[in-house]
Amino acid sequence: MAVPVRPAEPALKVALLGCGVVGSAVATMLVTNADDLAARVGARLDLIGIAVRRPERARPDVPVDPSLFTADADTLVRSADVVIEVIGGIDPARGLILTAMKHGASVVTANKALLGEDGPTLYAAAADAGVDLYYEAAVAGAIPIVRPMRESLVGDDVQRVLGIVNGTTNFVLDKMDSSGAGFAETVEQAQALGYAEADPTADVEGFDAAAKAAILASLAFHTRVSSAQVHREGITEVTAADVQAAREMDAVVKLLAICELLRDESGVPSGVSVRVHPAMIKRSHPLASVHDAYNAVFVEARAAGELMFYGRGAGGDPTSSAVLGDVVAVARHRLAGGHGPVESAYADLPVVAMGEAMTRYHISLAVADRPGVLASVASVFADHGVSIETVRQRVLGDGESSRAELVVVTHRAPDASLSATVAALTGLDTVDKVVSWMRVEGA
Ligand SMILES: NC(=O)C1=CN([C@@H]2O[C@H](COP(=O)(O)OP(=O)(O)OC[C@H]3O[C@@H](n4cnc5c(N)ncnc54)[C@H](O)[C@@H]3O)[C@@H](O)[C@H]2O)C=CC1
Ligand SMILES: N[C@@H](CC=O)C(=O)O
Ligand code: NA
Repeated sequence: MAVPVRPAEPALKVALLGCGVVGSAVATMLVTNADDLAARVGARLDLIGIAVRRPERARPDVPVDPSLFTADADTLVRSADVVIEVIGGIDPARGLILTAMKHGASVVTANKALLGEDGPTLYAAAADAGVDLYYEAAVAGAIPIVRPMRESLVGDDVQRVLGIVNGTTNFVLDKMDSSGAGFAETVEQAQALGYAEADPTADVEGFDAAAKAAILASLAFHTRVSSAQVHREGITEVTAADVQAAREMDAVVKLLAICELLRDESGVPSGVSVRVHPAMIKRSHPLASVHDAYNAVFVEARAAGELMFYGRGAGGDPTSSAVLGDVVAVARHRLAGGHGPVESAYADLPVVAMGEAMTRYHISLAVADRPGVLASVASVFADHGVSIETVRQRVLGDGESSRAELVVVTHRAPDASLSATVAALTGLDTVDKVVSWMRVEGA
C-alpha cells in the first residue's frame, strides 16, 4: 500500500529509554514502520536517542543508527516531545519520567512495577505539566485493556475484573498441567522467550500480577490501589499434587488477579478487594482455555455485562504493539492540542483485607477411615460458619489400612473463616494431615 509521504509535515522528537526485549522491538517498529506511523500521526516520529547502559555494545538486531545510543538518559529526556520508558524498575525510571514531564514531554511506559508502586505521583506530574501518561503495555501486554478501562467503560459501573495477567506463570502452570513439566525448567523457557521479568521472582511470586491488579482495580473502581495493598500469593508452592487434584475436579490451576467491588446492605459501594493467588478453575470456564503465555481479562460491568479480552500478554513484539499504539495516541494529542484522560480516583474506596474477601476452598485431607470422622470434620466447618458444597471420600491402599482421603469443596465464605477452618482441621485428632488446600474461582 502506498503511504502518502508529506515531507513538509512537522516532526515529533521521540526518546526511547531501554533497549532490551521490549525496547529493541519498539525501536525496530519505529524505524521500519516510520512512513505509516507518520501518515497515522500526521507528523514524523524522529527517534532522537536510545538510552542504554552500554552504548558502545553492538546491537545488530536493532536497525538504527548506532550513534543514537547514549548512556545519558537524563539529557535525552529533556529535549523530547515523547518519551518511551521501557527500562523497568522503580529508579531511575521514575526520576527520568518526572524529568521528561517537567520538560514538557508526554510519556509512554510499560512499567507496571512503577505504576503499581507510585502511579499517583506520575499522574500528578502529568497533570501539572499538561502532558499525557499512557501505559497500555503495562497490563496484559498487547491486549487492549487499559484504554477500554480508562475510556470505553468509563460510563459504566465495573463490578469485577478477573484475569490471567502474567504470561510467565501461565506458561509454567500450563506446561505443568499438559506435560507434567518441572517448575525450574519451564521458568527458564519463559525467560528465553522474553516473557519473564529481568528477575523472574517478580513473575513466580506474583509481584508482577499484583502490580497489574493494582492498576486494573484503580481504573475499574476510581480508587487508588497500590501494589502493596494487593493480597499476593505466587505459584512457587503449587505442587504436581495440586495440579492433579484440580484435574480430578475437571479443573486447572491458574494464577488469577481478582478485583471486586464490595457493597453494603443497601447496595452502596463500600470497598474493594484486590488479590492475586493460584486458584482452581473448571475446564469449562473460558479462562481455563488460556494456554501458553497468553493472557485474558474478564470484566463484569453493570450495563455491559461480561466482556473478555484475550491475547498475548508478554514478549517483545506483542508488547511493542501496545507501546506504539500509545505513542501514536499521545503524538496525535500533541499535534491537535490537549491530552488524554487524567487520574480518576474520586470514589476513594477502602481496600479491604484478604480475610473479608468471599472465597471458596478445595481442601484435601488425609484422615482415619472410621465412624465419626466425617462428622468431626463437618463440625469444624460448621463451627466456622462455612457451608460445604461437596465431599468426596476415597479409601487409601487396600482398605486394610483404615486411612482415607477426604476432599471437601466449600461454598463461598469470608476468606478469614476458611483459613481458620484449615488451621482448625490441622489440629483435629481425626485428621492426619491437611494434604492441600486451594481457592476455587469461577462458577
Ligand atoms: N518483556 C515483556 O514481555 C514485557 C515487559 N514489560 C515491561 O517493559 C519494561 C522493559 O522490560 P524488558 O524489555 O523485558 O526488560 P529488559 O531487561 O529486557 O530491558 C531493559 C533494558 O533497559 C536497560 N536499562 C536498565 N537500566 C537502565 C538505565 N539506568 N539507563 C538506561 N538503560 C537501562 C537495560 O540495559 C535493558 O536493555 C519493564 O517495565 C517490563 O515490566 C511489559 C510488558 C511485557
Ligand atoms: N513478565 C511479564 C511480562 C509482561 O508483563 C509476564 O510474564 O507476563
Ligand atoms: Na495491554
